[in-house]
Amino acid sequence: MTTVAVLGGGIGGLAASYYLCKSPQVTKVIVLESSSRFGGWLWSTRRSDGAVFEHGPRGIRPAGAVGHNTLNMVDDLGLGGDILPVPYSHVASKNRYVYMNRRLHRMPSGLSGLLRTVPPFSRPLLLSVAMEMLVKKGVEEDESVHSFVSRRLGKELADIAVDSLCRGVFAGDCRKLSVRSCFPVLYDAEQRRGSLTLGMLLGSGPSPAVSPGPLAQRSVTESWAQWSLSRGVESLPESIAEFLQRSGRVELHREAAVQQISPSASGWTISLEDGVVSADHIISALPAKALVSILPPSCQPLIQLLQDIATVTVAVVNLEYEGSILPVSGFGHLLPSSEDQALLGVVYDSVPFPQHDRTNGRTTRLTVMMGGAWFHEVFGSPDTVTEERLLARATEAVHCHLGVPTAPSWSRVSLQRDCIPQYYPGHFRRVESMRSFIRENNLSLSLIGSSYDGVSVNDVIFNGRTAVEQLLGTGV
Ligand SMILES: Cc1cc2nc3c(=O)[nH]c(=O)nc-3n(C[C@H](O)[C@H](O)[C@H](O)COP(=O)(O)OP(=O)(O)OC[C@H]3O[C@@H](n4cnc5c(N)ncnc54)[C@H](O)[C@@H]3O)c2cc1C
Ligand SMILES: C=Cc1c2[nH]c(c1C)Cc1[nH]c(c(CCC(=O)O)c1C)Cc1[nH]c(c(C)c1CCC(=O)O)Cc1[nH]c(c(C)c1C=C)C2
Repeated sequence: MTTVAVLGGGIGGLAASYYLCKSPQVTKVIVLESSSRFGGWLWSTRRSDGAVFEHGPRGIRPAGAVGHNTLNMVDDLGLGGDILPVPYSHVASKNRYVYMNRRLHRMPSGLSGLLRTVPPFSRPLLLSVAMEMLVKKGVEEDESVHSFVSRRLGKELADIAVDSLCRGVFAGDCRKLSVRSCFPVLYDAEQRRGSLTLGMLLGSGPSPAVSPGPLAQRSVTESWAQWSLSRGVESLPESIAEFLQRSGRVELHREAAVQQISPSASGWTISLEDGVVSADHIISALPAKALVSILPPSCQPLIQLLQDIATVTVAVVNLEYEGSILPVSGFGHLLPSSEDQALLGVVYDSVPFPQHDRTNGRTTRLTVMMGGAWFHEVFGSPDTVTEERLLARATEAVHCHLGVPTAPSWSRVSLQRDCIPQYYPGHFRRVESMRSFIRENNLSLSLIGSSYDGVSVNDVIFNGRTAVEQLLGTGV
């Protein structure tokens, strides 16, 4: 293997390049990123007074093989000293709210939360959990998250808890999202154990083996629920880019939009605005839609499958208020779609990460997230909606949900277009068919990034690693 071109410099493309760099089999890596910065959705604003605001992900989960894998990389990059851990015992881990019927409800947790009737639910959750073990295994090879949870745990849990959860992870509609692709652990628990409850108690299946390094071990000993970095999560792609630069084997190109790729005798020819690049193999870390527009006509069947992967747009509104303004403490609150389609949720950023607050004078940082699967219905086209309208809607929500009458002292509206892929039922089959097409046509192409096998930062990094291992036929 000589030259590998990595298309897209988001966290997926950078992670794949990092793993390629670890192998002596690869002589050259070329990273092509269309925008003027690396990191994609990992995007932090750092103000000169010490405040940090996230416009994409803000907390990363340390648990499981994929969580350990990311922490091993963080350690290797020398970022361990910058980590901001949030343990399970922290109020931000214990308290998550749902805003429903015009008030905040703390989501039940622990045994007492399961035993009692906790509004907005009309019966103890333990009843639903116990009855779940008696429900027969489904026969469909995939179904919507809402249909799966209604069938196993009842409609109320699906309408409130799962509807909100899907908005708080995928900004999506649980009636349209695939249970098999969005929540594989739930799907596997039913398949292997016949029940979610038994799956949780007995384990739902094998998970990939990743040996935890010192930082991952620390996350276990100290029971971390999530973590960030002292200068914001964008420090992670920045550190990877620095590592790649230092390696001497990686060419990093910004403002290098790939316009077309065509198979050649020895691999691929990649056309940019101002020239061409040759590579033996391509790792595409582009969103599915972007890959569609650069593939040659000979890849029509692949193009058709990629076109079926929809995305949603999210308006992310960062707000800073003077003083301590929150009536409750916790991670934040979500709204089920029945309460308000436009408003997905509000993150109370100052609670898990007070280190990102301005250094002098008490402030409260919040992030309001809006739109998602309902964006067009509520706000119309992202091309015409104004920042003023989005800001007004966000501050009105803070007033109405949290009783904050004052205006924010600082705000920033980011319209994150097509930022979260939506895995609809049958997504796993479509991805399987894409990879079969690539294999059968001997295309030297790997597909990674959030469009295919998981949207979390951990999933995207881990899948970058897996693609490199498959390409090189060895562990990295
Ligand atoms: C608002 C928001 C909140 C989130 N919160 C969390 C969270 O709390 N925890 C979590 O784990 N995950 C979270 N995520 C998800 C996670 O951030 C993303 O799934 C992940 O960053 C996607 O990475 P990627 O590399 O696959 O894609 P991207 O970040 O989209 O990277 C793709 C790159 O390709 C480039 N590109 C596009 N077209 C071309 C072209 N023709 N040529 C060259 N380059 C091109 C783009 O500019 C981009 O840099 C969140 C996402 C969003 C949007
Ligand atoms: C209100 C909208 C959103 C909030 N976060 C996201 C959206 C669309 C995006 C997002 N959040 C998480 C992930 C990664 C999932 C993973 O597998 O790690 C993504 C893409 C993390 C997350 N956020 C919430 C949950 C339950 C999770 C899963 C992991 C975990 O349990 O920590 C809930 C949640 N998200 C938001 C709020 C306000 C909220 C709950 C109060 C914002």
